[in-house]
Amino acid sequence: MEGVDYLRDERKKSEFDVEAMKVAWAGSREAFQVSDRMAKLVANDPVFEKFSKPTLGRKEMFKNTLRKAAYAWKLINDLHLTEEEAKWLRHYIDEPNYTDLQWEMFVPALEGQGSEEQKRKWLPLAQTMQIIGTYAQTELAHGSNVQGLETTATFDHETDQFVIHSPTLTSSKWWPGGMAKVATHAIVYARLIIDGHFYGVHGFIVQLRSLEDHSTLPGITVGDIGMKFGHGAYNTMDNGVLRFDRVRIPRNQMLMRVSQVTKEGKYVQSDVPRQLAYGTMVSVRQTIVSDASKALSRAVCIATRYSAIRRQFGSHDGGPETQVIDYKTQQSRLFPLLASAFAFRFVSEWLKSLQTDVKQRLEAKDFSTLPEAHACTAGLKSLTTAATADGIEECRKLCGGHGYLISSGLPELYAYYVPACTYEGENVVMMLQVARFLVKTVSEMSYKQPVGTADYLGRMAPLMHNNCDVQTAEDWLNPSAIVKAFETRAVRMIVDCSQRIAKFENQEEGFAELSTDLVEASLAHCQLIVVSTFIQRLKQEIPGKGVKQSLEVLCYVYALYLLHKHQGDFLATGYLTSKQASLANDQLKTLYSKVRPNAIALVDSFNHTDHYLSSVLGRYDGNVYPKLYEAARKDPLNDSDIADGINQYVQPILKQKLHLAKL
Ligand SMILES: Cc1cc2nc3c(=O)[nH]c(=O)nc-3n(C[C@H](O)[C@H](O)[C@H](O)COP(=O)(O)OP(=O)(O)OC[C@H]3O[C@@H](n4cnc5c(N)ncnc54)[C@H](O)[C@@H]3O)c2cc1C
Repeated sequence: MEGVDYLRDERKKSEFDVEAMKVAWAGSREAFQVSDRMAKLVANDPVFEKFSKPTLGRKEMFKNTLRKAAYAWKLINDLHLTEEEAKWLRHYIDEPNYTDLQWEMFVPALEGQGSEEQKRKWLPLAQTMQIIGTYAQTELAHGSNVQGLETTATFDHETDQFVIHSPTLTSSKWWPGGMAKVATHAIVYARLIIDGHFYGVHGFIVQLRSLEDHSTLPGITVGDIGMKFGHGAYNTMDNGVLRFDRVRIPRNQMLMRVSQVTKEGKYVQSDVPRQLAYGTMVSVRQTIVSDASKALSRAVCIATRYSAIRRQFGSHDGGPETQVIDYKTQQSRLFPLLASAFAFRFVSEWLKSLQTDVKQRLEAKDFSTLPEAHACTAGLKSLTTAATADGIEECRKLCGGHGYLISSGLPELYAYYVPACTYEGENVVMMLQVARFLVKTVSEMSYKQPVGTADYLGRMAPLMHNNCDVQTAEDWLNPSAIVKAFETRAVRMIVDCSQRIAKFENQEEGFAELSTDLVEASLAHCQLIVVSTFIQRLKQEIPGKGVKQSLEVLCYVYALYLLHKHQGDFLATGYLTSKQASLANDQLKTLYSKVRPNAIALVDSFNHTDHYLSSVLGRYDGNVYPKLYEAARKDPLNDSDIADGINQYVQPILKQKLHLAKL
């Protein structure tokens, strides 16, 4: 039998309706149809071919990406694609490039921070790509600490302009995507100075390049920051360095939705400056969480299909060897990741409703839930990106040696994905922000009721004193037992930290001293959110034979895997006995055997095309070995029998005629 037959047999074992599961994964039939149509459009167009990328040099690779982006823009216009379709099209092209910044940072920043007048002027230009923008916040010396940025924007009364300047080497903008070679404009974050007074960091629209010949404008020095981790991965993007030498821009190019500078040089601050930025932040982080589920599902799809094809040991009478997916250790590493992909998918869908809620509240000037929404999205960004980055690497290991080949698709996926742990809020810094929110919520509880994802803190009294009543492994198959365990663990960890901080004379010192415990408490809180969201999703109608049942199994896998992994927390907080923790682990193993027959069908439900996976190991048809061989033969080193350099550097050694002068 070949891999092709193995996967065919596996698909016959499925106990649920795969087509219905595809819809459940996508969120709705319409969402499925849109993403499916765009995936096929990209996969069937030779311009979007990806397999040659690993052999291209940086310049060729960059040029090829520019070509793809131009071609995509033409398609979007010619086919009159909707915004949603265009988003999927760009996603499936699967190559970071300047348009990511245009649509995910530049346009949202204009929308979120621009005044009505500014939006009327700049948005049509950006939306039709008559200008191309980037988001220039990070500098050489400061990223996480935005208040530490050094670039200055000094108001000049006489000319009614701002003077944008990089006073030091360390103030150079460093990292913004698309900035080195493509962007014509940037939203530049700089310290606003009026008459020698500092008014905080604000965004300014600055033109970088001529719209006529693309040359950099006077006073602007811009370039690429150099190659990044991995070969292809993020190197299709021109992340840039940018310096300003007293560049002048009109006063009306400061983003003025929340605070303004008048012609007289008066700084007018709105009463809700910070909160408005939350709307954009929630939306950007929703996308990041959604992208985490996509990246993890991609890695899991490759590792699962290959695990069903790969056979090692176990043959005693000349029969077939054991599929590695049947090894319990393989299942215990792979299936929690499969479950996590679904968990992240559902939490990202739920974040969309949170986003709508935040938007409506902002419009109604109700800011009461914003700190909670902010903490929740920051925490979920951190949790999902960290788990996905680790999960991709685990999938590589699950594929053994072949997982290390570029043709497995995993090394490039990993190199491309891991910066998500750093950009848009460094993960540990994010968890510390969550911790700050949690500690504050606990301290205010005598007069303020916690809301949203923190509402369980309001039930602190029973949660602090209850004990788990699970007696058998089956008792763990109960959503309320699971939620109670996660709530209790989170409450007790947060309260413990809060009480210890309260003992410090200086609370800030206490917070710094306990920061590692606080990060763990935040993680417990965020895991509770993901587990509860998964459980809530299962309370909704999910059509299709066996679909809900399969998802229930995955939900329990996700929750009990976390419980097992963080057993120390659950035991230390005194809610569980070691016997109950061990029963949870027994149940987890039983659940793995329920996932096993459905594993291939579950990863098929992601509906990933072979183009998108770009993996020989994860091919839908399972024809792995012949295609691995074919991919290897295409390597440039195999172009000739005797490679360049052999006669010059190897033959002289063999012939004992090596001369230093000839090397
Ligand atoms: C691929 C990629 C693309 C990017 N694109 C853009 C872009 O388009 N525009 C843009 O402006 N920027 C961009 N960035 C920059 C990115 O936003 C920053 O790198 C990010 O915000 C992290 O900041 P930092 O580099 O200063 O990290 P640092 O904050 O210096 O982190 C270093 C270490 O210090 C720790 N640390 C920092 N502060 C604390 C604290 N208070 N307590 C405890 N530990 C702490 C962190 O946990 C981390 O371990 C990009 C970065 C990457 C990698």
